[in-house]
Amino acid sequence: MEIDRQRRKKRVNPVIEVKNVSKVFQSKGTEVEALKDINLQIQRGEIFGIIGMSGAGKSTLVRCLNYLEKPTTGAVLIEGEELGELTEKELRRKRSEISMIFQHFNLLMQKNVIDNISFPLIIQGVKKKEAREKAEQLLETVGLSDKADAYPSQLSGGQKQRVAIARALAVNPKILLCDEATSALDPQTTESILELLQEINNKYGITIVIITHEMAVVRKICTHVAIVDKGQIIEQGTMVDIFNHPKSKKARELIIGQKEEDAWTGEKRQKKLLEKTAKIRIVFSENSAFEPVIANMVLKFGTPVNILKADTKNVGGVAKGEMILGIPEDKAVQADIKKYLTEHGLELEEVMDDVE
Ligand SMILES: Nc1ncnc2c1ncn2[C@@H]1O[C@H](COP(=O)(O)OP(=O)(O)OP(=O)(O)O)[C@@H](O)[C@H]1O
Repeated sequence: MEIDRQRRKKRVNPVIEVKNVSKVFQSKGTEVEALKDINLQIQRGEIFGIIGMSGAGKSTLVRCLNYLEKPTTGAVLIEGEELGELTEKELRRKRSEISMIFQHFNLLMQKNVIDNISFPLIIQGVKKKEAREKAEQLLETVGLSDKADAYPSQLSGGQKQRVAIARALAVNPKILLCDEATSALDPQTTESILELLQEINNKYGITIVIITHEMAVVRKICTHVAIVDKGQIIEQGTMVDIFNHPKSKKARELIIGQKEEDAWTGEKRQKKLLEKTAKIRIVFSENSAFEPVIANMVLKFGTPVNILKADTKNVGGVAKGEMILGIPEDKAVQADIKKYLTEHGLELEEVMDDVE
């Protein structure tokens, strides 16, 4: 009994809890039911992805989390405090624990980087010098110390989003909401921003909620996912469970249907290369022998080879690796390459065109 009581006492609230939330918009005399009876729990430190087709209700849901949008019915609790029951002043305090970043960065174009980052602190009444010091620290965190005096128009998209992230962190938020934060960025920049978000999540323990239409983003950093369809959550759980075993047709369409579009994972590019080039598969059992042989072969023949695929597998308890090499079309060169590799102890296999 005593242990139970202590456990109950210790029970920590989810950082975000959404209970039976519905949202109805009145639009030109008609009603749009954007959210229907949403229930969601997000625990501290999670990176929670919200995915769904356009118009599904993702933005409305995320805007309900900080009461930028007030639910028509239901409750939103942040660390156990119900936002609908707070006074205006209390709500402002609570909102300052929730920062947000956007697709188009929303920086103040007339202010330089350091002033953009200091801005939320100045509004909170922090002294200018102190705000600047904090902004400088944050600029270092996001890797832009040399851009303190630059204006947003002088920055790349990725740099602008880094500034927006630094600004979001200025108020020491507990929660960071990201609304399509990488959608305007190229694949490499997207990856570096996601790494930064992951670092922030690890370093400061900030809970991150991400809306995105890019499944590669979810795969890369989300620990948990909810799929929204026509205002309802149709699946939710850990990212691994949802992505490995999508149950509904909608979830499969979203997750599997987009796989090939994940250009920055290289899948598409790799497929193209696999289609075009003459190729051989090398099977090996000793990692160490692998790279020097390939490197020496390139030196010996003076001909470039493409590594189209490199993978390792566990075959009968023995770690095995395989690599598919794209090699020149010239049959004589191909024969020489094959001979060289076999002589150096690597096992070769023919590769059929439909090899994945
Ligand atoms: N202020 C509003 N007034 C009227 N209808 C709205 C309003 N905001 C959103 N809606 C409607 O609510 C539904 C959900 O919109 P929401 O923007 O949340 O979807 P979404 O999943 O974020 O879409 P997208 O991925 O295209 O941004 C849509 O039908 C939209 O037209």
